[in-house]
Amino acid sequence: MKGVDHLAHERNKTEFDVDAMKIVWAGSRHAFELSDRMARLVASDPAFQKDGRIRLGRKELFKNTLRKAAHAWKRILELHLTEEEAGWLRNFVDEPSFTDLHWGMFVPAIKGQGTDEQQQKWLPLAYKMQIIGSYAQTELGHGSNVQGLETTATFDPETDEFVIHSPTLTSSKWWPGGLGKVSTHAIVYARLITNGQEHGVHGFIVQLRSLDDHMPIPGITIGDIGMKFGNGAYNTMDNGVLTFDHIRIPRNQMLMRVLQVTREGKCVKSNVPRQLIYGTMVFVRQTIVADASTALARAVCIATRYSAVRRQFGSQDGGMETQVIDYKTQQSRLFPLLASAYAFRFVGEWLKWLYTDVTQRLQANDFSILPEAHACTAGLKSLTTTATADAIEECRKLCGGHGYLCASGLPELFAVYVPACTYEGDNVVLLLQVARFLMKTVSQLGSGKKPVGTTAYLGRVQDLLQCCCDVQTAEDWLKPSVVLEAFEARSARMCVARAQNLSKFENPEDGFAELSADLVEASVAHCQLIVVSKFIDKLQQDIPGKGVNRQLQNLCYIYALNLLHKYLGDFLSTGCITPKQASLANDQLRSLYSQIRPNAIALVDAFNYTDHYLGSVLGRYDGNVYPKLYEEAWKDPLNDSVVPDGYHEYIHPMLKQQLRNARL
Ligand SMILES: CCCCC/C=C\C/C=C\C/C=C\CCCCC(=O)SCCNC(=O)CCNC(=O)[C@H](O)C(C)(C)COP(=O)(O)OP(=O)(O)OC[C@H]1O[C@@H](n2cnc3c(N)ncnc32)[C@H](O)[C@@H]1OP(=O)(O)O
Ligand SMILES: Cc1cc2nc3c(=O)[nH]c(=O)nc-3n(C[C@H](O)[C@H](O)[C@H](O)COP(=O)(O)OP(=O)(O)OC[C@H]3O[C@@H](n4cnc5c(N)ncnc54)[C@H](O)[C@@H]3O)c2cc1C
Repeated sequence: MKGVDHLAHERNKTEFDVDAMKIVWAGSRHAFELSDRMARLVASDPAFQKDGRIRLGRKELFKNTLRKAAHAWKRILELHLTEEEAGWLRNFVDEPSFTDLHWGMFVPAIKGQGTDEQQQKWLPLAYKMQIIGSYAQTELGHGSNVQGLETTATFDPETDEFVIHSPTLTSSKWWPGGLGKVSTHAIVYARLITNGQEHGVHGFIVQLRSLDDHMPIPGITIGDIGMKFGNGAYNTMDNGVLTFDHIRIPRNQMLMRVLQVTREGKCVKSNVPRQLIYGTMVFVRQTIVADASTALARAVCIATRYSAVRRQFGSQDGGMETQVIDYKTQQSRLFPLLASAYAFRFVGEWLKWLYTDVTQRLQANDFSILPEAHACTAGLKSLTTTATADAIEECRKLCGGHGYLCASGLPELFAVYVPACTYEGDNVVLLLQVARFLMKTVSQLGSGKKPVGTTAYLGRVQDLLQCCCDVQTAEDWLKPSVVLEAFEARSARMCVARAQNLSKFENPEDGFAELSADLVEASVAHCQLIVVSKFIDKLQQDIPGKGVNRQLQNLCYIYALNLLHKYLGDFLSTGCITPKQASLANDQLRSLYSQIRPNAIALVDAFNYTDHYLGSVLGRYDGNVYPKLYEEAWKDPLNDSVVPDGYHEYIHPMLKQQLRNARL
């Protein structure tokens, strides 16, 4: 690092091996080296600079994104980057674009739902970017309710084709990223109709634009849906609108891994469950959990470094004022977010493992853990994105007034991140899916079916309904078994109480609708338990590096005890702990904040973010905030001239008018 390090005194306090922690954060030495190399490659390339992005008009902004995406692709080819390296490179370019949907959804949809033949035909084209794909599921009238989609795909046996049609305004595809201006193809979700019969929603590969001149295929109307929240932010993406007027595609362009349509228009089911049509969503939800920790870590890195730089009050003798990070209120807001970043990292790692395991089992025709995979990806996507969106806003407040400046990087990060609470499944809708899974699990307990995986604790429900927390001192809250039992008991008791209330309704669906707000709370409790338990599992691993495990332990207990404090109502009302034990948990939490404090800067350094990626004056590695903030202000176009445009038209006449009035 060049220049003076204004945070050197902070870094000198570190009690653990930061380089070892960087590897823990990255997941492996291989992942660390690879991501580090790609981050530096992007940061050192002027073509990827991000300055001034928020000030560009939509057209310029979008063209700039196209330029960066094309440059990224050129570098990927020139450097012969692997798929993994290319993914990291795109990640550090840090600008949402059509490539996210192409690689993140179009390709996975073909891989997951296409037959071997379809994969052989389409994947090479997609890998070479000879076609660019998007994922067109959501419509103007329906997003959450996938079975309510209106676009139709009617089989015409005479020509061996499907006719894709938008029968109503509300059936217009609406939102798909990359669709508005770029994609040549899309996976279009439509109601399959053969021989006059409906067979539910399926995916179809549809060409949208000419590969020669990019004009829409006749019968297709396509465009961008307009500006979205925030400057810059997600406006680099061309979310699109699309309608079909009887567009014909060959029969073999229906993704047929789940259901085949024969030449005669007969539907033949494969042995794969129907839910696999939703498989791409499971895949992407899993990646969104990993991305949550990345976004949260960015915000926390900015807020932590700035909190160590910023000083307010406390100087009675003309000495230095207090660093705001030393205020207990600042710590109690910031350190749980730091702990959450690590917690989400580890649960994301585990979820990736679960997803890989499910994929392998599916290939061997074992579909038994699909419901669990669906519940975990849906629930954790919901939990982590809600927490991250809230945390970015909290980090902005933690940075005081300067956090509101775009130069802090936080407004754009918030604007880019917050739709994660909606896309890939509205977060409440997803928690309701978890609730269905939990209620089903509880209802099967009596039948002797043993719950497994993340619901295994419900198999011990009788014990958990009766257990008493035996915490007597604040230190007792540092025992993994104690923390786990409290979270398991809270979740089990909430699930059982909800199930008992549900059983009072004659019609379970009526009961589910009436109790849905309570059910969502049980889902949150269950998902928080998963995160806590995966963090505790992580601590059991042999983690090399001086002091690293100690820091992780502190973070784990901060994560868990802060939740206990925040959701005290649940823990007390279900009788899992007493008010006295809750108070001891709080004492322990304060002590943990003091232990984390000297390591806070090093713990965010371990994220290994370049200044380019952070894009924040407040979060600069060297802590040289004020001169750079001052410098940044003068770059604003308003400061191009000393007297602003409009002075002569509007300000001067007004001043003169007042002068005249004063004279009268
Ligand atoms: C910057 C870096 C980029 C990197 C790129 C990588 C990745 C991308 C990362 C970031 C994202 C970037 C861009 C954003 C892209 C956003 C894309 C989108 O938003 S695509 C659209 C997503 N849409 C949704 O998520 C819709 C939400 N709705 C649903 O998921 C479902 O329809 C439903 C609400 C879950 C259920 O509907 P319903 O009640 O009608 O139930 P059924 O459909 O009848 O299902 C019943 C049965 O099926 C089970 N089930 C449901 N979903 C799944 C699933 N996904 N997998 C497995 N099983 C599922 C459900 O549990 C029921 O089971 P059972 O009770 O046993 O009958
Ligand atoms: C930035 C962005 C990018 C996107 N990219 C894509 C893409 O590439 N491809 C694509 O196909 N789609 C995309 N989408 C669409 C996205 O997947 C949907 O917006 C999302 O699934 C939510 O659906 P909805 O808009 O229909 O919300 P709605 O379901 O209309 O939600 C509105 C409100 O109703 C509530 N609600 C809905 N159903 C229920 C229920 N059963 N019980 C209780 N409450 C309920 C919700 O909680 C919410 O508060 C994108 C969206 C955004 C914002």
